[in-house]
Amino acid sequence: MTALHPPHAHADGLPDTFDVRVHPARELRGTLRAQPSKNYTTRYLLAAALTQASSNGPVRVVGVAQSEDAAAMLRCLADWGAGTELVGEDAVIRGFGAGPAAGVTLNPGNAGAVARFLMGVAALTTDTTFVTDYPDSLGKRPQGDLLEALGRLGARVSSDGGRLPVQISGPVRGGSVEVSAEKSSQYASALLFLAPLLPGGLDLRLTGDIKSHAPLRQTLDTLATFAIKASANEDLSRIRVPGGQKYMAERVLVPGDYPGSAAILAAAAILPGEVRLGNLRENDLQGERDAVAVLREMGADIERTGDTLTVRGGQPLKAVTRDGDGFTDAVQALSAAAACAEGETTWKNVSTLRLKECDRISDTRRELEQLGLSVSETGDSLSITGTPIIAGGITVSGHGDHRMIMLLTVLGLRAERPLRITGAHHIRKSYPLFFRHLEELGAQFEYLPTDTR
Ligand SMILES: O=C(O)C1=C[C@@H](OP(=O)(O)O)[C@@H](O)[C@H](O)C1
Ligand SMILES: C=C(OP(=O)(O)O)C(=O)O
Repeated sequence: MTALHPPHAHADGLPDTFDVRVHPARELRGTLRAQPSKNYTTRYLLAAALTQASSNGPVRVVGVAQSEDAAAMLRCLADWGAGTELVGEDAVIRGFGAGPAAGVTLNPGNAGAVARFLMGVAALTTDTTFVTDYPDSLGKRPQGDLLEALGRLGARVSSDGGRLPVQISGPVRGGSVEVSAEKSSQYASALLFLAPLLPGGLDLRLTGDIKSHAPLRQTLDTLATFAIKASANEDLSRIRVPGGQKYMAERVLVPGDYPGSAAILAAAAILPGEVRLGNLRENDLQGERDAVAVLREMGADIERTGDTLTVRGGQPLKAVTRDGDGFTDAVQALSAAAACAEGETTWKNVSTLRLKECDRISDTRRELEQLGLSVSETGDSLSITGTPIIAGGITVSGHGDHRMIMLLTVLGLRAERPLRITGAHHIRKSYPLFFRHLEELGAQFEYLPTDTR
């Protein structure tokens, strides 16, 4: 069984597509448990499938995310021949090891990390084709740097000008290879998942101005959890993985998700009340953990007790200037706090945000300007001047981007009048229970038929 839910039923109990009308909230109050991490779910599921079940036995991935991206990874792994059984909140994976099936067409949905990690592993196969039913989002994101590296390693690769659809065939022996890490760290992560299963391993050099170090460290952490040896220098510009290794693990536990939680923390910070958010371990490699430090620097009252954060909201916030590359998936959420802070906040070094589900610099500027904010952008930065009053009472576009939907929802809670966000069902890419979690804290939403204008 691969579907996370029966056909046509969603865990949030909402229709397939919907807009959301966000009602202003006076306060947020209550206790939540952070959902399972997106980045660790995709990694652990893949590493479990790369574990040979006939010698290791199945791998139990405890507490997997219930999102569309998690479902996409499970579906693709099953299509490649893995056993993927869901038992309660766990996934039990009978892996194919170094032998995913040949001649398979994979559809990773709109999941960049899933698509790219699997493109690396596809060098173990003959004739894997990647397609997407999101031609306007994942279909536009660049894959060329990864495909070039695979080609240099000897894989046969074809694509639509470095974009999906993509075909990949191995075999590949391994050796030394360069890959650019300037647009995305996911290309290097993809090669790292492949490396231990190659006879010659990989001596990987990351070129360009390396971005998103944090998810790369999550990949190295995952390899270590599955008993794979690898060595990396301090700045991750060179990573060596010996070949002929075996992925091995019995049971791995998915930690809580910082990127999605950053939106809850931002909402809790800008509204009065008290919100407790559990399941967020302190020592975690997710870079979006920095959202806590950034919100504190802005003036938010956040206290940590073990894995639980308590936000006492409604404190006046002030602007900050920060390099956002370390917490790329929390920049949208933190932009909600910036929109309510005194002064001009700047997120520097965030050029990769232009290459996500939408252009998270220009599209964010446009939506925030619609809300009456003063916003400016450069090639690699976004600046937002906060305002004490957000009028609301309009319709804004979610741009098919879960993180944009989170940002706009948080601002809607602070607005004077209701805010309608189009295509709000895209929240399911990473955080299907986002609206339900906020409802538990007292927020009110109306779910409306999608306005396709
Ligand atoms: O490796 C991963 O799981 C991810 C890496 C990041 O992308 P980039 O490396 O493209 O910045 C991040 O934005 C994405 O949500 C998940
Ligand atoms: C950009 C994201 O994901 P991906 O690159 O995996 O599509 C994200 O989760 O914000």
